[in-house]
Amino acid sequence: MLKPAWTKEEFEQQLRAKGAYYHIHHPFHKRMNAGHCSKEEIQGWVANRLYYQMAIPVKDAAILANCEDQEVRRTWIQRLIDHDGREGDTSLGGIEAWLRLGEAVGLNRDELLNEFHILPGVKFAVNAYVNFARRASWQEAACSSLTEMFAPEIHQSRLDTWPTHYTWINQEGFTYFQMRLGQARRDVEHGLQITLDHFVTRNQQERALNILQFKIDILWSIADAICFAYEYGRKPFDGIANQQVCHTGRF
Ligand SMILES: O=C(O)c1cc(C(=O)O)c2c(n1)C(=O)C(=O)c1cc(C(=O)O)[nH]c1-2
Repeated sequence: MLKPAWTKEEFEQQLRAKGAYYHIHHPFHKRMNAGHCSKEEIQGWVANRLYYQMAIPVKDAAILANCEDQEVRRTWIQRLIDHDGREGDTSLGGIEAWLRLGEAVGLNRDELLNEFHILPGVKFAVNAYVNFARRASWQEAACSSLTEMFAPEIHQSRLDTWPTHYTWINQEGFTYFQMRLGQARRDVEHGLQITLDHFVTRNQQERALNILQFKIDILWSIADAICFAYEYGRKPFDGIANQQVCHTGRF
C-alpha cells in the first residue's frame, strides 16, 4: 500500500529528528566540549576540519552549476561569498577565519595549507560530499546541506565552553564559530524551503531523510577518523612509516 505523504510540518519534524545522530553526540566532540582534549587533539581536529572548510565552497559551486533556477542561484551564491570572502571586502571569509583559528591553536599557515595533517579518512568523507553535490540534482544537494539545522548549537557550545576549558587558545580564533551562528540559520531557512517544496511524495520524503543521513554519516566518519588518529593515537601507518606516505591532493 502506498504510504501517504507527510504534511510539510510533519516532514520538517522528521528531518529535524535526525539531529539525534548529529556529530555533536560523537564521543570526540563530547570530549572536546567537556574540555578533555589535549592541545594535540584540538590541533588535529582544527587542521583536519580545514579540509571540510575548503571543500564547502567547491560543493556550493557544484550546486550552482547544476541549478537552472535563477532565483535560487542568486541566494545560494552568498554561501560561496561567506566562505571565500570577497576582494576588498572588510568582512572575513570563512576559510580565512578558520585559518586564524588554526593559528590561534598554535599551527602555522604552511602546515595548514599543505595538508600536512589531513587524514585519508577525512579526505574520503569530505570528497564523498563534494562528489555527491556534483552528481545529484541541486535540490538533493541542497537537502544534504541540512545538517546545518543542527550546527548553530554545536558552534554555540564551543563558544560557551572553549574559552574556559582551553585558556591557551587565542580568543580571536573563535570568530569563525561566532560568524556561523547567523549564517547557518539563514542557510537553513533557504535549504529547508527547497527541500520541503521539492520532496512531496512519501517516497521522495523518505529519500530526503536518507540523503540527510548520508551527510550525517559523513560528519560522523570525519569525527571517527580524527578520534582514531588523535585520541587513540593510531595515525595511518603508525609504526610502519611517517604519515607523509599518505596520498596528496583530491581524487
Ligand atoms: O562545526 C560544525 O560542526 C559544522 C558542521 C556543519 C554541518 O553540519 O555540515 C557545517 C559547519 N560546521 C560549517 O561551519 C559550515 O560552514 C557548513 C556548511 C555546510 C554545508 O553542508 O553546506 N555544513 C556546515
